Amino acid sequence: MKKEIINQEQNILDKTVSEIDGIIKSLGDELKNNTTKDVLLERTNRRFINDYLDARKNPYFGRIDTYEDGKRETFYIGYTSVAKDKNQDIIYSWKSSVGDLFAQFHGGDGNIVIDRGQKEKYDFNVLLKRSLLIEKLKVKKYSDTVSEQAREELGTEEDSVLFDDFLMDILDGRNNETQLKDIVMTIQKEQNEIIRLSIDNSIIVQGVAGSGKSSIALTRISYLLTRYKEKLTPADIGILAPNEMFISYIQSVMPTLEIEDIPQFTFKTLSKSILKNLDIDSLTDPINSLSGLINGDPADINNFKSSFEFKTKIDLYLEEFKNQFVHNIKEFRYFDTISNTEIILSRDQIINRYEDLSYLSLVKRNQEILRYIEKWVDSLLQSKQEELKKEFETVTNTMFNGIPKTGSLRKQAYESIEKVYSYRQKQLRDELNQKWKEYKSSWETFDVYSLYKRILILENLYHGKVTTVTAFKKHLEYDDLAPLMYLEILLNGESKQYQHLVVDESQDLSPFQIFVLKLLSKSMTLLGDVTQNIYVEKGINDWSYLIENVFFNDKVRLIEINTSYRSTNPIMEGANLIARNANLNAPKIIPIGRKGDKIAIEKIYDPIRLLENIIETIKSLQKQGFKKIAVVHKDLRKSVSLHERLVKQFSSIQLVTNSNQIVNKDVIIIPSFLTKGLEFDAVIIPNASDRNYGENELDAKLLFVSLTRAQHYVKLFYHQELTTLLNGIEIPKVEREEEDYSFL
Ligand SMILES: Nc1ncnc2c1ncn2[C@@H]1O[C@H](COP(=O)(O)OP(=O)(O)OP(=O)(O)O)[C@@H](O)[C@H]1O
Repeated sequence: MKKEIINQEQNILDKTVSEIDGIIKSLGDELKNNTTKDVLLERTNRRFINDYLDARKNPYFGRIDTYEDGKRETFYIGYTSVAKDKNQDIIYSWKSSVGDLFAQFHGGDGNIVIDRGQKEKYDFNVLLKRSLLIEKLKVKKYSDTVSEQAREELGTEEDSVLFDDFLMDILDGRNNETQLKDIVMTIQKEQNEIIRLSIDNSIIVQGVAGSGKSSIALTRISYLLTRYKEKLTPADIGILAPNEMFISYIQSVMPTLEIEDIPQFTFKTLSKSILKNLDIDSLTDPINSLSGLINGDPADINNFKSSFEFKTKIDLYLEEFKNQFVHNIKEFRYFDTISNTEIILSRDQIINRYEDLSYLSLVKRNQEILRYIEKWVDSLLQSKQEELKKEFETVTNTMFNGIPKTGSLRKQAYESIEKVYSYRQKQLRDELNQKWKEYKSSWETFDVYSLYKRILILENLYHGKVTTVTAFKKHLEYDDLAPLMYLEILLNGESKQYQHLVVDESQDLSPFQIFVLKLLSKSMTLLGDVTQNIYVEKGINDWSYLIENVFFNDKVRLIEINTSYRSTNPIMEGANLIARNANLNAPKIIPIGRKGDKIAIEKIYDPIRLLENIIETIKSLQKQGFKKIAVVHKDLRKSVSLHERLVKQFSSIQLVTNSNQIVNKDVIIIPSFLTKGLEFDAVIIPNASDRNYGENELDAKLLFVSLTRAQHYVKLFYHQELTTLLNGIEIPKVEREEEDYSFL
């Protein structure tokens, strides 16, 4: 049966490939015959030809069979849709509604409703879903899932071939050229559900290390762009990553998912679009402050500024400033020397108008109320000028009654009165203008930086001596970005710049930062893992806090994934052990079940031997086919010092010292905190001693992150005593070469 099906599928594949060839040829012919040089045709056909040439290499990875009105229909699903005559699909994209169907069917009665919103709702009766592994246009493997109806009525059988074998083959690969891979073909049920959720609500994905969060993040963007193509452009979505190195890491998979035009930011670079007058590039990255802390340098880190409590404080201060502002509103008063009366725009009138403008942002409201007063002053000036004019006309009319029309007396008198009139006009204008100027300059303005400075001083968080705003701005730090962005949004009004933001490694952001992101975007996908929050005091240790305080329990869904695909069973068992020994509030990782070597552990007696051992381990791993190898030390200082010594003997090793660096070598030395989100074939930890990794949360998380970066192999060395975080791990007995003391 198995062979028969593979043969059948091979025949269909061969036919499909020649059909694609035919389509490409006719598109090419159309181009040749395009004598009128129709630009649209030129562009469309070229794009189709490129897409189809690409699709031809591996046209599809599955099929789905449905049964409707006694008729069986088969749809093939691939990365790209391929259409005959430009609109008749012969292969459907994984992002289409048929792609949704393929993703959603996991057996059962086969009745599936695909509801993509916007009236796109379909009922299907599925018989069969077949996953296909095609390599170099040869069908290699398949796996079937059939509905109950198919099994009973049509006698279609489920084949016992496990498609998981294919997933395992991919995960076992040791020499991946690309960094992150796309997972469209081997996507798992729980991952798929997240990718295809509607854009309307926000979601939080708590996924253990290696559960595919980054892969899901990118695949979801690709899916959303297609599903909502009528209302979304790439610029409407943004992806937020922890640092530039991580951005370049995810970029490798972007072209295959067709999402390379999606704006990519770190929190710092995103803040540039809001805080336009601040030199953001000069702010120290948070990872560097953390690096100092890990190095053991005394760090002046103020966690309060990142906290949600600070956001609440800002709200209170702003309310107070607003009340003060209203309290300080003064009437506009002008003494009219013509009528010898005082003309007043009363405080109540101004406040009433101010209340009417409450729908505006603070800055706009401020501008608007000033404009209202200015208009009032203008019309006062006009009416007074009118009065003067009338007075002048009356005077001249009554005065010149009976005085001869010709003659110098009349002329002289007229000129004198006119002079007086002009003088009074000017006097009126100048006086009112002067009054207005004084009034306006006494009017309070809302400037983000001045207000923020006031808040910091009131909160005793500012100890600088500077007085000017320019000087104050130079003292700002990374942790000031979220409060400043928040203030800016409060003052100038909320504007949802994005339809959707996808935030990877979101556990490293503070609740305040996430709140600000929420103000900028209609909905969000936050992906993270609380166990990997190395900003222990600031980041997210508990999603429920975020759900209650930032999302107010509204329009947000928490989804957990505990299966990990990256590492072998022994590596994940080691990671679980660390979390348990450190009493971390961590979900237990369920490894996908890949076999592998136990974590190798070796005691170091002689530091010089350690260098040789590391080099030997690297060389032996390379011989075994491992490509990307990372020597992950705990802190930066030790990494630099280890690199200085190692590079003398092993020149092709790159030291990674900061998160903006381009990694271009396969073997690197990198401090633990910079490995967040990355993945290597093998990881070597030079000293997992109890001195380096104590039983505290930060050390436990750093060791946890370091270990879980490895796909296949981990080797730990330690000096003196192994960290108690690994208590309970099996330590292979290594026969130590007896040192030769015979000559003594
Ligand atoms: N369905 C899948 N099919 C094939 N490979 C997968 C699948 N899901 C995840 N992987 C692989 O597992 C590894 C881990 O994925 P990814 O880096 O996206 O996980 P993560 O949850 O972001 O990890 P971390 O939080 O530890 O950084 C990657 O090599 C990815 O290609």
